[in-house]
Amino acid sequence: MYLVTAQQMRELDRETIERLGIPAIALMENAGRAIAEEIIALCRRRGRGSAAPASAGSYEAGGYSVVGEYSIADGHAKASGSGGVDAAWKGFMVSDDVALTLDSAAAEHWLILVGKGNNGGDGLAAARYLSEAGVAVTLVYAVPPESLTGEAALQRDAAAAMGLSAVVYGRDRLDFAECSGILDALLGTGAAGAPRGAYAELIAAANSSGKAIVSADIPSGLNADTGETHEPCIHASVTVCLAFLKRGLLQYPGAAAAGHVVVRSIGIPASLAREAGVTTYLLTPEVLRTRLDVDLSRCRSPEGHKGTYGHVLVAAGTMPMSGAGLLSARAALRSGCGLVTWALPQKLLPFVIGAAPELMLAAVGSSPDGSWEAGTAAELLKLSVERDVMAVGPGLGRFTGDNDWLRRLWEETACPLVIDADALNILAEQDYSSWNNRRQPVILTPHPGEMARLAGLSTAEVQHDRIGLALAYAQEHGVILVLKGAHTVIATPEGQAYVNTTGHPGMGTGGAGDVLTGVISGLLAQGLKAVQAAAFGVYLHGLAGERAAYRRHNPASLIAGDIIEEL
Ligand SMILES: NC(=O)C1=CN([C@@H]2O[C@H](COP(=O)(O)OP(=O)(O)OC[C@H]3O[C@@H](n4cnc5c(N)ncnc54)[C@H](O)[C@@H]3O)[C@@H](O)[C@H]2O)[C@@H](O)CC1
Ligand SMILES: Nc1ncnc2c1ncn2[C@@H]1O[C@H](COP(=O)(O)OP(=O)(O)O)[C@@H](O)[C@H]1O
Ligand SMILES: [K+]
Repeated sequence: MYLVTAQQMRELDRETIERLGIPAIALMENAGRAIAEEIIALCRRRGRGSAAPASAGSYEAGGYSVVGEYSIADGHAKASGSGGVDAAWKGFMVSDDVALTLDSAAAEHWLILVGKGNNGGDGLAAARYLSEAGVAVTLVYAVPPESLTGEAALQRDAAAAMGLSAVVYGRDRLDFAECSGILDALLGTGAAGAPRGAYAELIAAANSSGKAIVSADIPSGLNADTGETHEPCIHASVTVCLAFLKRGLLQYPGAAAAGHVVVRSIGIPASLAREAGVTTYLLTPEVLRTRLDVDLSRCRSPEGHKGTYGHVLVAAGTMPMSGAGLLSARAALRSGCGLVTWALPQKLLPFVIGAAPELMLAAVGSSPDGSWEAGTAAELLKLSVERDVMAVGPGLGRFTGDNDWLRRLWEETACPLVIDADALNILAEQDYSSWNNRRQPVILTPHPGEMARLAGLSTAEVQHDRIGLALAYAQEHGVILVLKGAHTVIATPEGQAYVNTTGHPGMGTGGAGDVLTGVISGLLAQGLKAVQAAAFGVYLHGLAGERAAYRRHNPASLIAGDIIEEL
């Protein structure tokens, strides 16, 4: 599933209209119909006592879900419920437009908040379809209807010709208490800055009404690219995103304001996005399979042996943080690699022997307090010769000469390198773009705090547009960047980005990142390319976290070791 910016969306709109010759009004009709169908589906679910969309292509994690285009089987089953057998028996059947049929329509009254642009036009089209389904609608114009132009003006006239009731905000009486739901069609991808005037007042009133809100395309008040929510911003139950998923709907806090996101096709072919060079994706099993060529079955050769599946070297752990190294090393084993060697300061060795009997241990250095030393670089380089990947950083601590230590590993290892935790903090102090080029890839796995140090920004600045930052950083520094946290972003030096939605807030627990380092390293050792290992690793790590939380009956009880057990 593609992820686009507002600018890319405008270009794809233009291509469809100008090159393919599909009129803008046709796209708006499709948008209006899709929104009306989703409102009707929401009304049906409410009738059944459930609020969340359930459908075939849905990707859900931690209360957040993105749903792809889905069939109207839901409605068909209902429509043919009483007469279906008879009809089949007779060999003849006529059915209604079930997606726009609602038995309980008489109980519904929706306010349609209409802005001045095409988003408002979508809302007006939706209002007509809802009215056709028997749902009472009242149009609430944020601006005088005479000021609408283009396709939105055509929709205004069609709605008026149909006799839909309409009020103008600030001129006519408006009571949110009388409605059963609100369609937010105030602002879409053409919005600039925080909502102003009547828009801001309508958004605030809609939010405080306590009614279910469905947003057209994006919640009004959301920055469609960054996920920043302006003050005020609609808090929707459902967002019917049109054509392609907007980046801002995946990035927090926007992702929370959007509620359940349903992406509906409106006649803009997906092939246009490919041709236009859109290279940002929601990380789904389909994207892993088709874009990243990952074998999701993790199938092993019948003739395979431990040598087939690669050997990870983990350089991690100090006295106070020995567990970080242990978690990474165990996670690498569980990811399916053949062998794992944990390199650790000599002094630690007696304390961890037997902690995970499957591991090989390589004691390095001779510091009396179990800290790392600059001289261990030579030992690690020697160990790395016989290994397929080196992971460095979890629980490492800082030590004299660590800058040169890391530089040697960077410049002299001949295998892929995964850099995490303290090793990222070391890297953040260097201008590593001047270091010798490596032939094998580097994967950096910062959490937002580490990313802030790497990029010389505040954590808030990192979180402001995670996708944009990850893309820029990965391209500028020639690394695979895994920017962790809710909806982890994986960005490549070639300018691709994948946004993951597996996992949940319960994974915000000490050591969960160390586990991810191990998983990615283990997959690399098995021969996956760096981008495959990073994306698949993040995806599997999140899924394991979900399974572990389910087993514990509460995400809050999750600890990092539980994630390893569910891999
Ligand atoms: N062919 C197309 O262009 C299509 C567009 N679609 C819809 O059109 C939307 C984009 O439409 P537009 O580009 O017309 O833009 P919008 O409808 O998002 O809004 C633009 C208008 O809102 C006002 N505005 C902007 N920022 C504001 C602010 N901060 N406070 C108050 N008022 C503000 C301005 O008057 C501006 O004209 C999409 O989100 C989607 O819903 C769909 O109809 C599909 C086809
Ligand atoms: N709200 C969340 N939703 C999904 N995943 C999360 C969330 N919070 C944290 N995680 C995941 O948990 C892991 C935490 O890693 P990190 O902060 O490096 O922990 P540590 O340094 O203790 O190992 C990351 O993979 C991160 O993406
Ligand atoms: K909207």
